[in-house]
Amino acid sequence: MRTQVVDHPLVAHKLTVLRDAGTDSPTFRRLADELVTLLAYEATRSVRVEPHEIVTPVAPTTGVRLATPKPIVVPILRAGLGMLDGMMRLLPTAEVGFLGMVRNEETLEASTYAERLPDDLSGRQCYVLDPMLATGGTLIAAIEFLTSRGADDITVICLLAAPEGCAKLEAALGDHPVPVTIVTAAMDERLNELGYIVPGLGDAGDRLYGVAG
Ligand SMILES: O=P(O)(O)OC[C@H]1O[C@H](OP(=O)(O)OP(=O)(O)O)[C@H](O)[C@@H]1O
Ligand SMILES: O=c1cc[nH]c(=O)[nH]1
Ligand SMILES: [Mg+2]
Repeated sequence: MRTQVVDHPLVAHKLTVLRDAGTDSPTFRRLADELVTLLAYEATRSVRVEPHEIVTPVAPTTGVRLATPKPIVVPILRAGLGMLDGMMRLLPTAEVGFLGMVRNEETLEASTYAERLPDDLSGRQCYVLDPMLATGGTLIAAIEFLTSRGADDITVICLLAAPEGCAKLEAALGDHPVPVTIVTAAMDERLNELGYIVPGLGDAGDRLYGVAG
């Protein structure tokens, strides 16, 4: 597993406003969207391309275009949905699949309540969107699900990650056959006793969409 913390003053600035408890939902949604586009620029460095011949007004030349099969973007509902538009701005021709997952706030166990993805992901590069990598349980389950469908390259884009969750993910993946890369705007200090990231930003889903029942 490879972990990349994107070190950029604009990312740090936007993340600071996002973390602020005084930031309202409309501003939070806009900043999450902007941050994802910045992170996606780094996360797509290894997106597969193929040669493509064109003719400019001056001369023929060979450039590149996204290879087929096209990458698939997988937001993890609910909070990952707040990252989808920002990602699609950079990869407008990607396909989108959905995974609905929720963490039990007492046991911290993740479970899947919805899934809408192609049956066969063989040869597909997958970009998973989830703002928070806390205990890592949600992403371990998501990565296992995508791998079981044949995905052969997985990049996760997060806004915040906790060291405990990264270590658990690394141990769970072990000698996992599929390369996994985590791209995050920050690696925070730790988890608190409730499994929340510290200093974190609180509950990302609630801050995007309101308090869930
Ligand atoms: O690393 P973990 O400990 O598994 O926690 C991270 C998960 O928790 C949050 O989702 P939540 O269960 O709150 O669902 P929501 O997006 O619907 O709010 C967050 O969006 C991640 O998916
Ligand atoms: O800090 C956290 C941890 C899990 N999920 C969140 O939304 N925030
Ligand atoms: Mg939530």
